[in-house]
Amino acid sequence: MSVRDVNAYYGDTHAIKGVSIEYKANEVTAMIGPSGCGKSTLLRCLNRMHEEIPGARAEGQILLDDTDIYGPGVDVVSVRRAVGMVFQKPNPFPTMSIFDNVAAGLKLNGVKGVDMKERVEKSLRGAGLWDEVKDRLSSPGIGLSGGQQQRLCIARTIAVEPRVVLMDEPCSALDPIATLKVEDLIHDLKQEYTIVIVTHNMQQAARVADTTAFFLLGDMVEHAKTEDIFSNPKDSRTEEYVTGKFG
Ligand SMILES: Nc1ncnc2c1ncn2[C@@H]1O[C@H](COP(=O)(O)OP(=O)(O)OP(=O)(O)O)[C@@H](O)[C@H]1O
Repeated sequence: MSVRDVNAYYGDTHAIKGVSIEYKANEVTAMIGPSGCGKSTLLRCLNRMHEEIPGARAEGQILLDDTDIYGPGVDVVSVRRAVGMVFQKPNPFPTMSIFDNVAAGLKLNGVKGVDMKERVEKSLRGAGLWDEVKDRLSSPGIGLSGGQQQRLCIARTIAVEPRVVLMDEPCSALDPIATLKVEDLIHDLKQEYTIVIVTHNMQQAARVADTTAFFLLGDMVEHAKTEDIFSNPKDSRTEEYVTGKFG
């Protein structure tokens, strides 16, 4: 996925300022930076969720393969099927069973002609949750622990077989053990998907990301291999941030 000179606004607030960045397939890209620098805004541009906020708009090109997802005539539903999102707080559908939570991803996206049982099992396996839930698929999704709920939401996202998975602080509501499980999962998921993760946690970026981009006040300051961002940044602002001098 390729972002070219994207600007994003909330009314008069210019939240993303001419950002260009490449998210490589089968890699994890982390986006870091102080609160309010625009990480979540850019993430939401990547599947056209930004424009759902009243008064919000985006300009520029975001190419998924060769298709500009902001191009004329592009079907937003198919963009969101191809570019799935996992949120900060696990958000299983509260009245639905574990099985139906995963199947809902398919139904909501209008995916037809698939064997539901097979796809639900495959997605739960992909999310590293199958063994923990296979004997209680009809129990409520909200009966799971927080970490299991987040993996359930990941299963729901990958059920539609997206190309890109966006994650907005996916571990910030989880305890350290559940966090490590999700991080291991992110590592596995990159074999199949392009992963973009927003995180406040620099250790997490260092653990999971192949490349890391540092943002400041709507600008992308630097994007490089994760080890270079943390041990050999080119820009002094990146260095100040990763060494904890501000933010
Ligand atoms: N719904 C909104 N309406 C108006 N302005 C917004 C809205 N959401 C974000 N902004 C503004 O856009 C800018 C970027 O915010 P954004 O949430 O993308 O930053 P962030 O880096 O993800 O922050 P955080 O780490 O705190 O989540 C900020 O100035 C913020 O105040």
